[in-house]
Amino acid sequence: MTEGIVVRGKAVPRGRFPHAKRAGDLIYVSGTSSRRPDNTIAGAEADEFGTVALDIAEQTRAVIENIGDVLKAAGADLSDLVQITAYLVNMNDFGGYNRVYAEYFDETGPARTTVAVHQLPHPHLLIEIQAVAYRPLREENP
Ligand SMILES: N/C(=C\C=C\C(=O)O)C(=O)O
Repeated sequence: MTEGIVVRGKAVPRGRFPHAKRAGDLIYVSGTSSRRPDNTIAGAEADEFGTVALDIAEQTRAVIENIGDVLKAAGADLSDLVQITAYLVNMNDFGGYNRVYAEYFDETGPARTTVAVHQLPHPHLLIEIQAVAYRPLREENP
């Protein structure tokens, strides 16, 4: 059985896809950014001149929290993650990303791959993460 999960109260997907898709005991979370429900971006602040400051730590934290919210709506949480792919637009941000990542996960956490990409769907985005969680529909030995 598969089920698309669109989470009310989260940033609306920028296309015809769900926030997540459950396929049996696995939950596939679509690429997620730090975009807020009002379409502003956590970790992208403009000053009075319109100069934008981008913050990889704040964006990484917001991305992970957004994924946590999506998983919660799917009946799971961050501890259920088994795989993460992180897309950075600049590998110079690896250190800042990695430090915040370590606040949430350690070697018992999901397998991870991090790559740099040319662009993300908004020029203020520094990071997007796609993830897979394992949360059995039925607990074993109920
Ligand atoms: N996952 C995709 C975009 C996500 C953008 C965002 O969360 O701001 C996609 O286009 O595949």
